[in-house]
Amino acid sequence: MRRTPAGRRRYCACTGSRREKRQTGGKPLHHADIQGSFSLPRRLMQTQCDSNSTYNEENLVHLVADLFMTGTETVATTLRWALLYMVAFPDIQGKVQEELDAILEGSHMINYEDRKRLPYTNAVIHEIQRFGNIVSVGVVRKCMADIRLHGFKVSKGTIILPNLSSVLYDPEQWKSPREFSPQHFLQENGTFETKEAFLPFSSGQRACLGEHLAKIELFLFFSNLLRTFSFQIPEGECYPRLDYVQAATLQPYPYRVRAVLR
Ligand code: HEM
Repeated sequence: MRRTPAGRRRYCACTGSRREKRQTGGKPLHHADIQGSFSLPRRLMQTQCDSNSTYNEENLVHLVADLFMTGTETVATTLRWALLYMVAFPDIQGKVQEELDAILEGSHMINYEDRKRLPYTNAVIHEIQRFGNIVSVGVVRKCMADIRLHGFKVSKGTIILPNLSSVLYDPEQWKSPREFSPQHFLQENGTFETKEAFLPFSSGQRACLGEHLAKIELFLFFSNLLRTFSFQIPEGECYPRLDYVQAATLQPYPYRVRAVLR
C-alpha cells in the first residue's frame, strides 16, 4: 500500500465511499493528481474512477495474497505426500524410475508434454493427489439464493462445505479406495485414464483456478526428482506414518528421507 509522507493512504476521491480520501485544502484529490506523485499500475489508475470495476488496489492485494497462499502451500504439501508414498512403496518408486529411464533420453529436459509418454508416472501423480486428498473439505461457500439441488432445498445464506473426500474415496468409483494404487488410473493395457471422480481441485464455477499450473508443477518436480534421486527411509528410522495432521490442508506427519543420487 502506497502512503503519503504523513502515512495516510491516498486514493482518488471519485472511487466511492469505501475508499479513504485525502483532502487537500478542502478539495479531494482526483486520480489525475495522484498519478504524478506515485506509481500505481497504469491500468489500476484508469479503473480507479469506475465504480463498476472490481479492479482496484484492495482487490489486487487480496488476489496476490490468495495466489501466494493457495499456490505454494498446496503444491508443496502434495510433493511432501509424494516423497512419503515413494519411500513407503519402493516398488512403485522403482517402476516410475524404470519408465523415466526407458522413455526419456539422457539429456532430455522434461516438459509437461512428456506426461503423455509416461502413463505410469502420470498415474502415480494422480494417485498421490487422490490418496493424499489434501483439500478434503473444500473451500467454504455461501449459497446466494434459495435453490433446489437433487430434490434438496438449500436456502439462501446456507454455508456449504464440499466434501471432496466423499468422491476421492468413493467405493463405487475406485476399486480399492483406501489403498495407494496407481492402477486406479491405468487401463488393463497400461494406458493412462483419468476418472470423473478425480476431483482434488473440486468442480464447477469456483473450482481451483490454479489447477493447470499445479498439474504442471507437480509433474515437473516429481519426475525430475525421481529421475535424479532414489528416496529411502534413513537407516534406523521406523516406517513412516501415512495418516495425516489436520491443518488448513491435510499434511503428512514430519518425516525424514534419504535422497541417494542415481
Ligand atoms: C495440488 C495443488 C492444488 C489443489 C489440490 C487445489 C485445490 C483447490 C480447491 C479444492 C479449491 C476450492 C474450489 C471450490 O471451492 O470449489 C481451490 C481454489 C482455488 N485455488 Fe487451488 N489448488 C491447488 C493449487 C493451486 C495453485 C497452484 C493456485 C494458483 C497459483 C491455486 C489457486 C486457487 C484459487 C485462486 C482458488 C479460489 C477459486 C475461487 O474461489 O473461485 N490453487 N483450489
